[in-house]
Amino acid sequence: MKYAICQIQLVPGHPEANYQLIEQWTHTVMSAEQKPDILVLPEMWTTAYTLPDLQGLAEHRLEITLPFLQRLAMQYDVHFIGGSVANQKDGGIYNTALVVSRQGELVYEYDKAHLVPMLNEPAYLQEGKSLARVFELDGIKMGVIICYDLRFPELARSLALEGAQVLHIVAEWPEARTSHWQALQVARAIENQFYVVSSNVIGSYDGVEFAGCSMVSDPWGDTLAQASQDKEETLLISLNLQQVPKVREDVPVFKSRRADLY
Ligand SMILES: NC(=O)CCC(=O)C(=O)O
Repeated sequence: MKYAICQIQLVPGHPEANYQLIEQWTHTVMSAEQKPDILVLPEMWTTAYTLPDLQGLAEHRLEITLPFLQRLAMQYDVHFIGGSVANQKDGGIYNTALVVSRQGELVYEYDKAHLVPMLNEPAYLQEGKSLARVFELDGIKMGVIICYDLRFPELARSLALEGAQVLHIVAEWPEARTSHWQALQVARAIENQFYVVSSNVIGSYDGVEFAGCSMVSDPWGDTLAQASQDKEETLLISLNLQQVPKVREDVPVFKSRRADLY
């Protein structure tokens, strides 16, 4: 399973510019000799973190981003963990992650369940009403959660119990809490014994500096790749999914769980 993970500086409030950036990035990574199977984009990548302006900027029911990613997925024969976008529906704006297969199918969508008080998200966004669920790409079970969701181990654990072998985190995580960003990903990888793959942004908006440091942690909790704090970068990495059952055999946490107690 070959990945390309996008760490980018977005243009706040200009979806057209960001669609161009992602199209160019996709073209570049898919022109390499070793073509990735899966591309991973960050959180709210069409608008960036322009919360007060989302009323005018958010698309309706993924009407722009979904066909955009479907076109690129089919053109380049690649799956997208398509980050998340500001998505108007049911009278509110949701932060919605989407997954599009290389056949151009919308495989999964998920509304961010936990809104960030420190960034005033609850004033502008609606919280998702459903638990994150697993989906499959090329027969592999996976999950995706959005940024602040990383702080809630219940979410990652329920995906692991559903059989996820890879957890994706799409993010705009601030630099002020970089140590949490790194430690929590390693913790989620160790406790669930699966891969954790993240895409974060760089740059700043409205006084908030973003952390970069997009990462890949393996089921043992080792960091296989990490981008810098302040540069646009693409992490290219192959995941060896045999590691998941191996680590679960070596340290049989799932067999030792006391589901009768909790
Ligand atoms: N975009 C986010 O969800 C940021 C999360 C954050 O700032 C934190 O958990 O700390």
